[in-house]
Amino acid sequence: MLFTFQNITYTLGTGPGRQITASGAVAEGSVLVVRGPSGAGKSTLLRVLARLQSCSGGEVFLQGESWRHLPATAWRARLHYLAQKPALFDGTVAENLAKPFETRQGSKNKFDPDRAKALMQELLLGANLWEQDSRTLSGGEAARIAFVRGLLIQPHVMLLDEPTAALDDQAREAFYGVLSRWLTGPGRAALLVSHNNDYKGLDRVSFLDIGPGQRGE
Ligand SMILES: Nc1ncnc2c1ncn2[C@@H]1O[C@H](COP(=O)(O)OP(=O)(O)OP(=O)(O)O)[C@@H](O)[C@H]1O
Repeated sequence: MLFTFQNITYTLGTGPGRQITASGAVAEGSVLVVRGPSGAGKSTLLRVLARLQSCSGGEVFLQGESWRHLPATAWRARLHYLAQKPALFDGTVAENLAKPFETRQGSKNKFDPDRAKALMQELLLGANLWEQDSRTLSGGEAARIAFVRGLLIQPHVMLLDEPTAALDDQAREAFYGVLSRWLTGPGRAALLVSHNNDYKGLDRVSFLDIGPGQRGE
């Protein structure tokens, strides 16, 4: 297995009885779809796995290496969390795409504008967006730009939180085309939260159901 998490225990909000324990695994080239009702803790699980949020127990392994052996920044260069609401900075699209390479997160590789533009084209984003102010992007454009930024970082695992929620059918198809091709590279896998069962075209999909009172396994 490329990526496994064992007995990850986390609490939702502040109320009692909102503790979740989840375990799962995803093989190279595969996608693990995390399912559960609204508020079940799907986004929180992805954020915990990306070490953006703490948990009270459990262990995570990427290519056999425990998360305990890596600082959070190094971990997050290998597991990229794509938020439900894409976090873009003030500045142009180009500046947003180049940003991770100014910090340690993306230091292992250099910003490749040609690759970025090619990915944008594959995702049906016009070249005119390159110099556009990111604050003026539509929800669907912003989601795809954030996806491009994640791909450029070259993580091993993509943690995708409703990545197609703001996309129309054509853009959705393009998104899954790019994701499928990305998954064929070595040492890659994805976890996906999606409400609209639109991942059916993906080849190797397994499921993890989570929610209060459910042991996610
Ligand atoms: N920072 C926070 N403070 C307080 N409560 C929180 C916080 N983050 C999440 N929660 C609560 O934890 C629960 C799970 O949230 P989460 O976003 O993980 O659910 P989800 O399964 O992804 O839901 P949805 O399908 O609606 O996106 C929700 O009830 C939410 O209100």
